[in-house]
Amino acid sequence: MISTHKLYLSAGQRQLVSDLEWQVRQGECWSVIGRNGAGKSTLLRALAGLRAPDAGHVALDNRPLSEWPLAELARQRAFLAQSRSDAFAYSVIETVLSARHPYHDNRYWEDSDDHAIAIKSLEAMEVADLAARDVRTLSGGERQRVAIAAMLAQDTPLLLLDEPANALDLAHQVSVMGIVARLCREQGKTAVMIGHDLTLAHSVSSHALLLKGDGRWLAGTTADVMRADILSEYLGHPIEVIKHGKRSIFIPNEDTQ
Ligand SMILES: Nc1ncnc2c1ncn2[C@@H]1O[C@H](COP(=O)(O)OP(=O)(O)OP(=O)(O)O)[C@@H](O)[C@H]1O
Repeated sequence: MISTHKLYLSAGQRQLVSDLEWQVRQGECWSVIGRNGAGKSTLLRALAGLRAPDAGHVALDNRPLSEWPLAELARQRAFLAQSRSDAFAYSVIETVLSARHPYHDNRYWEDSDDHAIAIKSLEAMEVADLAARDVRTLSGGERQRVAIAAMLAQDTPLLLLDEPANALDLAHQVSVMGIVARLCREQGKTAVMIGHDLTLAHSVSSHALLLKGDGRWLAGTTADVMRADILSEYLGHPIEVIKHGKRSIFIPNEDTQ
């Protein structure tokens, strides 16, 4: 689905990602994990084609991103940014309908199918009752759910999500992450998402990419890479993993001895 080839990303003098050789296959759900500033958002933006690599390239379906026409790319991947600012008084429904533009090659206006898809996406995020509201009046969590609804309405095979659980209450964190996991499992969508909650990431992801922040990285199944010793090293803090039934709970060790 999406892959990186000898990919290098840097910020100023700092190498964030070095020689990343990474394959994300259809139906997989990846979490990108690392400390603040490790380069997670930078990598996600490079995967979305919003930031050029310093070296190497990203390929979508074996075709370098640079060779994809933008309109076609918008039908392949949707990107949820970490933060957004709303300068204009758009309504919630208008915001979600705008995600349908990649399907409007020869026309300006959306049709009833677009409306049905937009409403369904708002319902999935439990914000359909806010459809007529000005987006600037929403709470942080409501705005985040509307942004995810817009992403669902874009209906792309690949979902790139930068901290989707940001600003959400506990119940919505679990339901939003559950929706992404189900889209991968049941509809064959592919997801790459950034998150800091290791327990939640482990419960919904099939794979994880760890970034050390100095260029080093490790990719594999969650079983292979989300181990206490490896996570402790990559996150620079001792972490314990506790088994609770089928679940793994990740706890930062508070022992400062
Ligand atoms: N234009 C820039 N000039 C210099 N440094 C930059 C620039 N843009 C980003 N950086 C730095 O690049 C590093 C990686 O940023 P990035 O946003 O990818 O981190 P992140 O892993 O997503 O962090 P967080 O968990 O805090 O969201 C950070 O140290 C950031 O300060």
